[in-house]
Amino acid sequence: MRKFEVMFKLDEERHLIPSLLPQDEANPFIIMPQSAPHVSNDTGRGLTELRVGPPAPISSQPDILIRYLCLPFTPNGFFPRLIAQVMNSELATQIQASLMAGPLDSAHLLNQVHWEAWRTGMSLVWNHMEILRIAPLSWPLPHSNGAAIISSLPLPEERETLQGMEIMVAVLPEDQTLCCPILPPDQPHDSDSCSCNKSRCMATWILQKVTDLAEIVMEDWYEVFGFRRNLNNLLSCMTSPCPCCFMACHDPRKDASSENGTRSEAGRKLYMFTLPYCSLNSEGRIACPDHGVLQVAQVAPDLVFADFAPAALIPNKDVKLLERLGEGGFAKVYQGLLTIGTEQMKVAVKELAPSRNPTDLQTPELEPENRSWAVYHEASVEARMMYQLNHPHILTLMGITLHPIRLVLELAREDLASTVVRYQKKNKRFSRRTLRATLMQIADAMAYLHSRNILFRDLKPGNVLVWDFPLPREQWNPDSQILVKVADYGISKQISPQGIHSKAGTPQYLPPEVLLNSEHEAASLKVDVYSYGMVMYYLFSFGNPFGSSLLVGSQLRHSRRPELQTKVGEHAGLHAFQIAHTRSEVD
Ligand SMILES: Nc1ncnc2c1ncn2[C@@H]1O[C@H](COP(=O)(O)OP(=O)(O)OP(=O)(O)O)[C@@H](O)[C@H]1O
Repeated sequence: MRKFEVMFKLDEERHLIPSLLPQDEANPFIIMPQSAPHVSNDTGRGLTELRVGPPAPISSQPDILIRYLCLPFTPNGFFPRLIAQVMNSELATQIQASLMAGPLDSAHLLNQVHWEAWRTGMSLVWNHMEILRIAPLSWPLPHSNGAAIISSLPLPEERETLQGMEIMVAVLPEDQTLCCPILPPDQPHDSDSCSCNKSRCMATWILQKVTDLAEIVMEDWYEVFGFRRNLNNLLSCMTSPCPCCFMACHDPRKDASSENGTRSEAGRKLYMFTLPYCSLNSEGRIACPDHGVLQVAQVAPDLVFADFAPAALIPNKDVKLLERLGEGGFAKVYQGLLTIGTEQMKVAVKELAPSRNPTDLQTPELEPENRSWAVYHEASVEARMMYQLNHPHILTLMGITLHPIRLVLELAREDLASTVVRYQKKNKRFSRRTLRATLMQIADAMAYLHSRNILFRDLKPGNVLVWDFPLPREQWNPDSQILVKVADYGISKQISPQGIHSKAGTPQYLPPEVLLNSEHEAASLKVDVYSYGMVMYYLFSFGNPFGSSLLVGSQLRHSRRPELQTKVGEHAGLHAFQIAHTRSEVD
């Protein structure tokens, strides 16, 4: 396997060659933001100019967030793949942008931010301080006699020999936190809305992003360890340590808060909590046997969305559920009433309720711990994706409630699949102008997502919501308004130039490379282009192009081109579709 890992694409111009990365962390490869990387060596200009001395280690910071990915062994190629993912992601650009957006002149700040990478890890250095560190898990930790993982479910085997990765993020002092990247970039930064905990907000955002990228690498390359969607996986787990245990293990003199205070240094343990356990107890508290009761927000702030501005965290009592509007695979959507001060407004409320393993619906019902983890995970992907988006044809997330986790969304009249049914009942079709306006608005939304490297992955009429649309009996008149928005970001993903390998979406709208789960062809933004073609066909003809997805799958497996159900010529506009069908390479 190793010999094929020649290089990873960092971006359109740069590649990362793992075998050229320095083995030794003390002499790392320096990657400068927004400029070509310099290979560091003792005499190289890049290094001597940049580094006055080693950066202050992150574990000496007064406040840090820590996450462990625990595995029985670290798979080959894991770190180079993760480094490439991090460097490719919005994480790199957004952290850099937020650190460099301060009042100091930008040339000065540019020299203050850089990445350091070596064969098995990387760190982000700002102002001679390490503010993010991704490195192999050193086990057992110095001054500890091992770890005890707290969970109510069975845990990975052979805990004494655990390996994996640790992520550490510094919570910078308030006066050094320049900007909070989670706020949608198109909106002006409202310093008040985040001021109560700006630094934790930013550190949580970084922790959540890196955790997410590590999960993507596991899912895409080491499926057997993937734990996010395979909830019964006993080989791996994500944990966060008790911060007091962590501090005591790194510097035993700091263990002032120990409850019993009698443990000898040699007997000190590092207690840590699995993320599913934290998510189940996120409303209450969790307890460290050595340090007593802890808030989940202290241990795993991402699980209580501490990276969101406080205004986006809506108290549960302010949302009243009314009738059910729709139901999908993992969610129920209700109409709701949101109280803001003395005002009330109608909203849609999405309650995520996966009761089984999302990848295998044949598996038994999930245990409560795994169910709350699945709910958190589904909500996290969708809410965090939507929170950063701001576009007239993209559904707006108004906020979330935490206990239970629900997404509060702007309320639509119906979805486009229901509009089609209403037209069909009246034996009417969409006028050309209606089609044109609807398709243009959907294309606008897709172009916005793609400009941010977001693959939507589930474009279909049921996920296009309708506010204004001509009634079936209406003739087109210039006053007819059309407003549609794209909704349901549960499986959307920010993708890197390598694309992604995992299969997700609605079969009738998926291109061959995804339907066949091709190992050779990663899914790229073209997946949405193909689905857009399918939606276009559906809106023209009010039918699916190829009938059953099972039939399409079997035809593709026999290298046959699926037959279109409706022949070209029956509906205006299908000519273009005929050219593009079966391959998503046409854009
Ligand atoms: N904001 C909204 N306003 C009105 N109705 C909505 C809204 N959001 C969702 N719905 C309705 O609920 C249905 C299911 O919602 P959604 O697609 O978000 O759920 P899901 O479980 O993610 O679905 P899927 O199984 O397609 O992934 C939609 O098809 C639509 O009819």
